Amino acid sequence: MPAKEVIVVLLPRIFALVSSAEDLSLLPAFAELGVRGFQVRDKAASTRELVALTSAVRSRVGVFDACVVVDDRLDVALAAGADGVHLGASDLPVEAARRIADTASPGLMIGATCRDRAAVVAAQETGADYAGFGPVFATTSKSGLPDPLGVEAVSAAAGVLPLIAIGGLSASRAAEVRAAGAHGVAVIGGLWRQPDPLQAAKELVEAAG
Ligand SMILES: Cc1ncc(COP(=O)(O)OP(=O)(O)O)c(N)n1
Ligand SMILES: Cc1ncsc1CCOP(=O)(O)O
Repeated sequence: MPAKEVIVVLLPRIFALVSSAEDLSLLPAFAELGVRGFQVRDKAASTRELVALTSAVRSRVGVFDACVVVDDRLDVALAAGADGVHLGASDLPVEAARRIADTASPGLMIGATCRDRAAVVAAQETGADYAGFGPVFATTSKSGLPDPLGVEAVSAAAGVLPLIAIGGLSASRAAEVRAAGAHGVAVIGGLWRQPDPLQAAKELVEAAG
């Protein structure tokens, strides 16, 4: 397993969340612009569809040395040769995922969803490499979330694990959370629902990259 410092160096500043509803042909251009993290997140996909989607994302961005993480599913991440898995409260516990990954794919990056500093400390203790921290701002991309945590919560949680801020992120907000101590940002609407996704990617890279 690589040392944690190695993970920090490899951890991208920007993760574009990708579902099969998005235009995958844009991915190489995003990567070329400097978006070097892609998270496959598709709640509607079957297991086989997720494996195929992950492989499709890898084949489009692999040449740019970009990092591909699968949301929720360690089995899919392993089957598709992804670089990591992102786990939330209803997914496989980080500790179990770390045990499995240490045998099946040493060095696999594991991200854990956290909403406060105590959760980040717990995630670190159980083997996570980074914390997906949010929702920092209001989002329409996922329902049932708690109220936005705010930038102050990012500052309060920083310094334990690298934080990837998520929820309502745009270029100007990316600069704000980076200044508050976040390592990077994860984005759906701030990229895919913009009139010009390539321009949005460029601005995100300038702000957070
Ligand atoms: C980087 C990052 N942070 C948080 C999340 C949210 O994960 P989770 O809590 O498992 O919720 P879903 O994304 O599965 O709806 C994330 N995906 N990425
Ligand atoms: C999956 C998830 N978890 C917290 S916010 C969020 C959605 C982020 O999407 P957007 O970037 O459009 O706010």
